[in-house]
Amino acid sequence: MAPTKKPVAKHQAVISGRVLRSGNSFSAGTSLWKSLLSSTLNPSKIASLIEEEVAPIPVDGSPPAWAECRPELCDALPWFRSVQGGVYHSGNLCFGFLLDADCGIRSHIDDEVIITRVGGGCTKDAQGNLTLIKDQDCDGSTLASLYNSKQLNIPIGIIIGNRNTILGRQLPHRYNVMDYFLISDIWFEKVGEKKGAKVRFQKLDLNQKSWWAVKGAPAPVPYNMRDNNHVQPQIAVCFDCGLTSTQIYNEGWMCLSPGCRKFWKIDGAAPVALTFHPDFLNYRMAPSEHIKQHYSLVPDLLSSLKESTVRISWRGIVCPWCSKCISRKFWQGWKCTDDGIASSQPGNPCLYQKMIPMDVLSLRSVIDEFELSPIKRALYFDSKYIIPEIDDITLYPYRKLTYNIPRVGSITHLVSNRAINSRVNGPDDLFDQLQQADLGLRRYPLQQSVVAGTLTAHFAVNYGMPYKYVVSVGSKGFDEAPSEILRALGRLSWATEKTVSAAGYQPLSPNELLLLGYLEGMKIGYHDDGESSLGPTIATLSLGAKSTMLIRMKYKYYHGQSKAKVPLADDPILEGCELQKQRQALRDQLIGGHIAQVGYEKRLKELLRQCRSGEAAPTIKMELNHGDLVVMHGARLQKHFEHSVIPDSRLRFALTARYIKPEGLSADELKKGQFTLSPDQIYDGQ
Ligand SMILES: O=C(O)CCC(=O)C(=O)O
Ligand SMILES: [Fe+2]
Repeated sequence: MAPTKKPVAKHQAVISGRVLRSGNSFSAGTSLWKSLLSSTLNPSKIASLIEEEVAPIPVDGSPPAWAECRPELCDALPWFRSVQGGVYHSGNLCFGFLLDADCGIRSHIDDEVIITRVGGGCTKDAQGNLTLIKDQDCDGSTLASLYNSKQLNIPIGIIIGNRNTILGRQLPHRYNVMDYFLISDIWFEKVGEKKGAKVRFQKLDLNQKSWWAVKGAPAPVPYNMRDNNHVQPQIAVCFDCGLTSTQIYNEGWMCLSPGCRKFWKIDGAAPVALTFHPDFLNYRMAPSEHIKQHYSLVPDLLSSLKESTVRISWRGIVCPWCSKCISRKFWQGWKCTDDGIASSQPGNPCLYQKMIPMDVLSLRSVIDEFELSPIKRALYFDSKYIIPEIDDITLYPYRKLTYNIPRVGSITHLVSNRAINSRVNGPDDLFDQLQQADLGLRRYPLQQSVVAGTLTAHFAVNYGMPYKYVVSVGSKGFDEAPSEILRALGRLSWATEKTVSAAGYQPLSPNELLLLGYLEGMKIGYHDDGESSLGPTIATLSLGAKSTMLIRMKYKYYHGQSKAKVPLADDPILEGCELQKQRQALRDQLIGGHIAQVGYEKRLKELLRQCRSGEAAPTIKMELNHGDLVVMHGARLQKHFEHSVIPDSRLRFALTARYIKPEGLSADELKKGQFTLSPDQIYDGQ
C-alpha cells in the first residue's frame, strides 16, 4: 500500500519543526530523557547522544526468540537461514532481515519504523566500518527480493543484534527477534561515491506495544484513533526522468532514481547534511486484514516431528520456556543449557530439554542397493581417479584394495560382504546395537570456522586417549565404553595390524576410538587427521548408509603456495600437483647450482603466478559400504592430503581408531586409553 500521492512543487521548501518520536514515545522519567524529548534533534542523533552519555535505556518486554550466536539463530528460524548476510531471501522473496552494528549512515529505529541500508557491495574500512565499494544494483537478487516482498505485502521478520546503537536501548541478548514488519519504501542514496539502497520498514501490528519500547512506555494509541493518520510524505515527479520520488529529508526533495542525471541533487547541488522529514518518519500505511503472516516468527517445529533421523530433526528449535534458539547438540535431542559449555544465562540456566525417542532403523531402510554395492564396487573403477591394486586372497573374505600415493602413504580399503556382515556380533549386529546404546554422541563447535559457534555436521564421541580432530572432544575411558565399542576396536586393531605389517611397517595398536554418527544430510567436510601427537595409521569401520570418501591434495601443496600466494618454503612437489614438471625443473636448476636461491625464488614466484585458483580435484574416490574398513597409513598422507566423507542416506556410523602418543599426557588420560579385549571382542578377520 503506497502512500497516496500528493504532488509537491518541484524542490519544495523544507518543512522544519520538532521531530517527535513516532508512535509511542519515551516515557522514562529521567531528566536526560525529558531534555532529549524537548529537543529538536533527529532521533539518530538522540541515539548517538545516548550512546555517548548514558547507558542504554531498558526495554519494556522480551523478544519472542533470541540467540547468542548466528548459527543457533539461523538453525532455529526457518525465515532467517542466512548465517553471514543481513538479508534472508528465498524464491525471490525476502523473509528475514537482521539489523546489527552497521545500519549505514542516515538510519533510524523507533518503536514502529526502521530505516536502514540494504547489505551487499560493502567492505570494511580501516576502522571496521562497512563502506560501499560498488553501486548497488536494482536487479541484484537481494534487492529484487525486497522489491517483491514490498509489492506482495509479505511481512518480514526482523532481528536486532545488540551491537546496534541506533535504537539506543538495552537489548537483552546478542540477537533478538523484533516482530513482523512491512516494507513501506525502498530508495537509493549516494553513499560516498556509490549508490546504495535504503529501506523503510513499518511494524505490521500497530496496536501492540513493541517489546523494545522504553520500559514503562504507554501502550500505543490504536491506529484508527491516532490523530496523525492523515500524515503522508510528499511525492513529486522528476522533470528530468519522469519518475516519482518521495521527499525523505527535511532539506528538500530530490530525485532518488539512481539512473537519473538529477539523482541526489537539491537545487542542482549534492546535499551536505540530511535529516529525516517528520512526515516521512511519522506516516503509517493503514493496517489491512488482507495482509497475512505466511510463517510463524517462533515456529513450533516439535509439535509435528516424529522421526529422529531426518534432516529437519537436527535443525534448531526455540526453547518453549525461555525463547532461546537451541541447536540440536545431542544425539537424543535438545537441551536449552548445555552441560559442557558455559551457560548463556549465568546463574539462571534454563532446564528445558526435549529428547526424542530414537527408533531403531533397520539396515534395509538405510541401504538402497542392499548387499549389491560391494560387488559392484569390486568390478568397476572410474578412471578419473587412482585405480587401486586388487587383492582377493590375502585378507579373504575381504577384498583388499590398495591405493598407493608415492612418497606419501597408502590407503587400504577392505571391502566387506554379506557373509562378513551377518556374522554374530558382526557389522549388522553392531549397527543395531549402536543405535540402542547410550554412547554420549553430540555435536561440538568447530574450532576454525568463519562464523563463531558453527557446529559440526555430525555427532561425535571419543573413547580412550584424548584426541583433538576438527573439534575438541572430551574423552571417555575405555573402561566406560559399551561392549560394542570394544568389539569395533577389536576389528580396527585387526585391520591396522594386517595392513600395516603387510606393507612392511611396524603397526602401533590403536589406543583411541572416535565414533561419529551421521543423520540424514550430515557429513564431514575436508580435513586431515594429522595432529602431531598421532601415530601414522588411522583405521575406520563404516556401518549403515553407504558413503563417498574423497581424498585430495591440500591447497598449498597442490599450488605450491598458500592462498595468500606465499610460496611454500619446503615444497615437496608431489605427484599430480599443479605445474609439477616446471616446479621440478626449477628445483633441479637450484640443486644443480645453475641458479642461486634469490633467482630461484624470483622465478618460482613468476611461475606460480600461472597457477589457477581453486582447490585440487580429488584423486581418490571410495564408496564405503556397510562393514567396510579403511586404513590410511603415512604421516605425510595427513600432512599433504585431506579427506571428506559424505553419507548418501540417513544413519551411518564411522568408528575410527588411532594411536595417540603417550608423551605429555597425564596419568588420568593414559588410564583412559587402557583396555583388554575379551575373547569375543577380538576379531579373527572372518
Ligand atoms: O566418517 C568417516 O568414515 C571418516 C571419519 C573421519 O574422517 C574422522 O573421524 O576423522
Ligand atoms: Fe578424518
